[in-house]
Amino acid sequence: MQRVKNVEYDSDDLYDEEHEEYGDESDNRDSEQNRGSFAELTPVVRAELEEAGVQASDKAIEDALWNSFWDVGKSVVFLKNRNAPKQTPKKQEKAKSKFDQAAERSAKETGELNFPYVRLFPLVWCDVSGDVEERRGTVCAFPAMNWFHDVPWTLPLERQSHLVPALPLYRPRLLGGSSKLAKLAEERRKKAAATVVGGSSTDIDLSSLDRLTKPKDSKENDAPSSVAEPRKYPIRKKREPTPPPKEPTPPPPTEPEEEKPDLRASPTDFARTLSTNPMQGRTATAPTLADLLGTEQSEDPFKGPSPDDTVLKAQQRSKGRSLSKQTEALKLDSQSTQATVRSKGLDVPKLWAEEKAKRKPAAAFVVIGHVDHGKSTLMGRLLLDTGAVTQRDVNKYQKQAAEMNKSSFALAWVMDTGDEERERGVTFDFAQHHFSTPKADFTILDAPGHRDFVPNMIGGASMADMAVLVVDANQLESGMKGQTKEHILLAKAVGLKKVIVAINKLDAANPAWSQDLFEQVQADVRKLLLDSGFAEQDIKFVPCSGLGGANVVNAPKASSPAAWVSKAHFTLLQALERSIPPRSADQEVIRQPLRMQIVDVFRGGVTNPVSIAGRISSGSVQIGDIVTVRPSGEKATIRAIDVLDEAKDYAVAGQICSLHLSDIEAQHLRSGDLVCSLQHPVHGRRNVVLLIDVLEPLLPQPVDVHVGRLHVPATISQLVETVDGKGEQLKRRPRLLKVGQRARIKVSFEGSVPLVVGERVIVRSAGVTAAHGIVE
Ligand SMILES: Nc1nc2c(ncn2[C@@H]2O[C@H](COP(=O)(O)OP(=O)(O)OP(=O)(O)O)[C@@H](O)[C@H]2O)c(=O)[nH]1
Repeated sequence: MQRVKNVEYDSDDLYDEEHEEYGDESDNRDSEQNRGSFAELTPVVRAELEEAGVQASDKAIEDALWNSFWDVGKSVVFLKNRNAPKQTPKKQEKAKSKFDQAAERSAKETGELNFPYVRLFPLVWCDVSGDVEERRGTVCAFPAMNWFHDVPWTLPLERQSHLVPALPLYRPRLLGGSSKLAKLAEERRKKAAATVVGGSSTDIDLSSLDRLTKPKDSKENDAPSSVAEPRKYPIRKKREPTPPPKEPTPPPPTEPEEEKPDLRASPTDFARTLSTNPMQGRTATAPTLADLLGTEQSEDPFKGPSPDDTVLKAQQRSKGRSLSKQTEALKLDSQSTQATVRSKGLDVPKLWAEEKAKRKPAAAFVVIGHVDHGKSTLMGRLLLDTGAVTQRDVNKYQKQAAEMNKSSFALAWVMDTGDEERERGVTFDFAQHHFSTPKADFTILDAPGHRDFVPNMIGGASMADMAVLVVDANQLESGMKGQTKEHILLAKAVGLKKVIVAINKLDAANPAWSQDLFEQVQADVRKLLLDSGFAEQDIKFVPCSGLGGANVVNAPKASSPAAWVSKAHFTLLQALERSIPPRSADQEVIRQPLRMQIVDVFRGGVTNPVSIAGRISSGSVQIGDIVTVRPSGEKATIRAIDVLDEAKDYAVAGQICSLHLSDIEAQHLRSGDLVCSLQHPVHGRRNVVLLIDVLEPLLPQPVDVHVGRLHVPATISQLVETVDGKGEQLKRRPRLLKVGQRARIKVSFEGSVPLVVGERVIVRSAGVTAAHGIVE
């Protein structure tokens, strides 16, 4: 057992008063000054003692004065009680010092005995209440004498009695019973207070002072003054004694009657009404019965329907209305607190057709390519040069990026808005941005290039009408091995037909804007695209530099090394405007039931707490429509619609829009869920058959199935058959599917997944795209 633990002591607790304060000449008892004080005070003490019939030698009185720091009252009490029989006054709990509190805290923290004195001042065990004594047995596992081996037992008795009172009660009382003296003094004070009926504490204090000056008049039981008088005896520098705790006002001499608990119950409201005057404190005159009932009533108090009649009438009125109907009415009432959204009942397909002439062509394109090939920077440049973002914004990003030593990413920050994306210079999720030119409206879907974020790239690509493949002219090889190739396959897998290849960073080529390099890269990428199933006429190549801006929106200057570009190639913007796919099948798709996959759930503003974004794949939606969300099956009302950041009354298939919802909680909405028309919802499926093109060997195995933004774990439960280009069976139940084969497979999901026949799916395994196909 450790005798003293690590306790955080207050500086006060460790303060050595004796050494600090009595180290000067005042410590010398026989100094001239001290002798003078003895001469002055000894007669005063003697007079007090004589009055009490106590004899004491001069030496004893001087000792008492010396040890009580010239306190006459204490000296008298000490000398009077010196031979008195020992009493064991009941201990009072004293206020805890900082030291005690620290020790107690430490004990609590160390989880040890919650009684610090045991560890710090073991002597207290010998003299404290039974409570502590009981603990001793459990704690003290060694002889008690071990605690005392370093204690100076040889201190003179008279000194023992006086050093202790300045210490807290719990300290080891090695030096005598000074606390007993304090107790006696306190008892005397109480008695004195009891005799001074109605006397104030000031009176008592004054009488004590009087005793010092007029010792003859003082009474034996008067309490000695506890007020120190440093002015009068300034020789020994002594800290002001801690004033005794304030005594409560002395009780009257007569024994107070024992307070008995009031067992009476508090009056009821009714009793209070009866027993109190309702007009108490009011100035108005009390109302009469006529005032309360009205004059008509006062004539005939029973005139009019009785309360029973009223109830019967109400029941009569509600006759025929079923409980469910009434509940329904209540429901409507509760909903009326929300802003009601009324459908305008628009004939959306008709309106869409009518407004066709007024509309600019529009397209969404996904920006794909290997990580760091410059996708975000190129899009930042496109937005800057088309005026969708201001130079001021870019300057701000430039400044912020420079502070992070990433100034080359300033343009990329236009698209990469996430803190971590900016910090790491890598796009995590696809970002959306709109811009318009006089000829067309565009939505950019900037996909992440890193292989870890391929699922997010699939989500972005599945919303697009075409793709912009960004290739770093100086890093073709790494791209071909990496995501350049995979992204091309995925773009094809999600059904994109048109692709613009931006051969980027030609400013950094060696030599800059090397035409040879461009042509070499162009040839390699073209081959890859054709091999992946893209048609020659759907591919466009654009030499450019996103960072410098050459051939993005503006053609390079004739004087620049990039001058050759403008002779044979479009700018990126021109290529985009010329690649917008025609929406010939619009009308047919718009008339189909609504389907929209949620790609984002967000808070659209104060008035739109629940909003979703996505691309409508079929049908249309208008304000006031009630839709259902799958798989949750929850219904929602369309409060508002935004298309290309503009509020609209409706949105149709092919548009990327934000739908602001009411009557649904955000927790019922997730990315990948399907918003359907209420009349024709999509039902979830646990097992589906997929027709796939195999990119990696496949067995019956666990895979991830991606459908746009949705990706769910699944198992290939059966390899049904391999088929030819027309879907005719080649081999039934193959054991393995090889690269390049087309096959039907059965896939099982853990839960039910809302899938539509004909929907495009991508099968991935171990982070690699293994197949793509459609739901049959
Ligand atoms: N010299 C030169 N550097 C460029 C060009 N375009 C981009 N860069 C630099 O290439 C680095 C990567 O650019 P990003 O735009 O972040 O590349 P990214 O393809 O969007 O990267 P992820 O989105 O993370 O896949 C940055 O340091 C750019 O400054 C260019 O045309 N010329």
